[in-house]
Amino acid sequence: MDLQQKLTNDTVIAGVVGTVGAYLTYKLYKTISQPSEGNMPPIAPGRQPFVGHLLQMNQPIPPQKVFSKWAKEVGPVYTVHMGTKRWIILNNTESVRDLIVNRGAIYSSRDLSPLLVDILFHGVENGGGLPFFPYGKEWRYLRRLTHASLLKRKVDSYQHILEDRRLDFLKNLEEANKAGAEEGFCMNTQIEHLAMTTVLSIVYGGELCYYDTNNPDLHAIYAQTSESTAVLQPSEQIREFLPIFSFLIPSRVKQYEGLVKRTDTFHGNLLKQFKEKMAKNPDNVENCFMKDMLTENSDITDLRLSDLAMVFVAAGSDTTSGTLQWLVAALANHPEVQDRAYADILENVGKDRLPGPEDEENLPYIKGILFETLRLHPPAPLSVPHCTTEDDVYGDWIIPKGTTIVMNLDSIHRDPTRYPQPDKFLPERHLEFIKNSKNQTSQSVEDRPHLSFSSGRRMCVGIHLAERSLFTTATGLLATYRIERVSEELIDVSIQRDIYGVTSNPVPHNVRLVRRVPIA
Ligand code: HEM
Repeated sequence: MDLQQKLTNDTVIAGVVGTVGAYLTYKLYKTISQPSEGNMPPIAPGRQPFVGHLLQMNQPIPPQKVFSKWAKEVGPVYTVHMGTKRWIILNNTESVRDLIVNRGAIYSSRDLSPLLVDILFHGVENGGGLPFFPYGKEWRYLRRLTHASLLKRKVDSYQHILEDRRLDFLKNLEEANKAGAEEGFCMNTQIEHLAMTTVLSIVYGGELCYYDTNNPDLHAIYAQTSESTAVLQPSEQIREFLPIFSFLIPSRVKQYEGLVKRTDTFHGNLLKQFKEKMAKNPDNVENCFMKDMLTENSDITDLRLSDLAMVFVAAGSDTTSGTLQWLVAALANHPEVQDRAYADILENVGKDRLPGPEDEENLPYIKGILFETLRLHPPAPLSVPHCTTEDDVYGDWIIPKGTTIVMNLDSIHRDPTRYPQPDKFLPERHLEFIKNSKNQTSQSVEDRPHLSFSSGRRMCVGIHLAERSLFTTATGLLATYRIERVSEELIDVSIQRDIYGVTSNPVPHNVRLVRRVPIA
């Protein structure tokens, strides 16, 4: 072959490769960067070729704050491109009502990482990963089981566990407060211990789940919980967002297989011990979730039972502990709120006992304090993303099947038309709702005090347990102590500890406790 011909061949090859490359790049750009489904809601600012808005999410503020900023620029409902995936962000109550509630049949599925669904929770067919499973018959089955065990009257039968845990909590605080003396102490250790031991005791009963604050098993289960919920963070889903680059991104399968082994061992052991107790004499076993499950559902597998235990721990511990940490910060910043709550306790309960569920009706201001904490600091600020199962038309927009739908509670909870002075901590703003709900009037999305437990078909199934447990702890705390800041400066509640975390907690801060009455 002479030089001339070689050059011609090379040019042809280069031309073909170049054309194919350019065509593929163009196709890729079209797939990733252009809305090909027609008129979707407006696109959030700053979209870039290939990656969409992924780089925009990498800011030194939490994703919910980025979403709230965009809502001010493009309106309450808009589209975000997470690599190849389309997310629609709902920033107001109306769109949540219209889509998540009124069209729940097509807006209630999930599209989450296989690491969660297939590895950690053993797959839809056999596992028990209720919060992460798509809408369908397995989800319905698991939802029905857990719902039945978490009804208000069932929560009543778990009250002894909540009070026992509260007492332990207050005693732990007493000790830490004495040790902290002048500089105060950070209550997080005691709060996390309370939240984790409460949820474990609700699942297996208090007897099997006694752990002191330094117990290594307890610390292992904290770590397992954080590791499993971390998969929900957008930053952990890069492989799903950019599947064509997945060969460049290390797979986490091995890491998750290790996690599964550890969690299966932890819950497998507890379940085995629990079953042995039940086999000996069920009448001697205290009321708890597992007792309920084994008594009412003889056909449920051990795998599903231990997965559900893990779900309770994952869904119920960080959320409750985050709420209590924000509550402490808010109370320390608002001594006047504590004084009003304490005056209500003195008037309605007295000094000789701690408040119980029978006092709830007479302590509406304390309920308002909890509502306000959950409004300003939703423990899961972006809830858990939903996914559509059919194409839909919403106003002038098309919402295709398979779109991820995210509720941005930060925007929804700070809408000044619904919450005047939205950034202020004002428990009294909820008193009207509390009075009306007692009289069984409206419970629609618009009338609810906050959407921290979400809404619609996937609404938190643990809401009664969570509300009761928060009320039990908050009343115990307010009746026993006045919480003081260690300096004149207010605790900064405008930032959260882990910017990209799925759940939100304040930055750790010290407080001091001043005893009001005996613990119990
Ligand atoms: C302050 C405490 C809590 C908050 C703020 C909270 C919030 C939430 C949210 C936002 C969701 C997602 C709803 C959706 O997808 O639309 C959820 C789901 C869920 N929560 Fe909670 N939760 C709390 C406590 C609990 C507790 C104590 C339990 C049980 C022990 C629990 C069990 C669940 C379960 C099983 C789901 C999945 C429901 C489903 O997908 O059908 N949660 N929760």
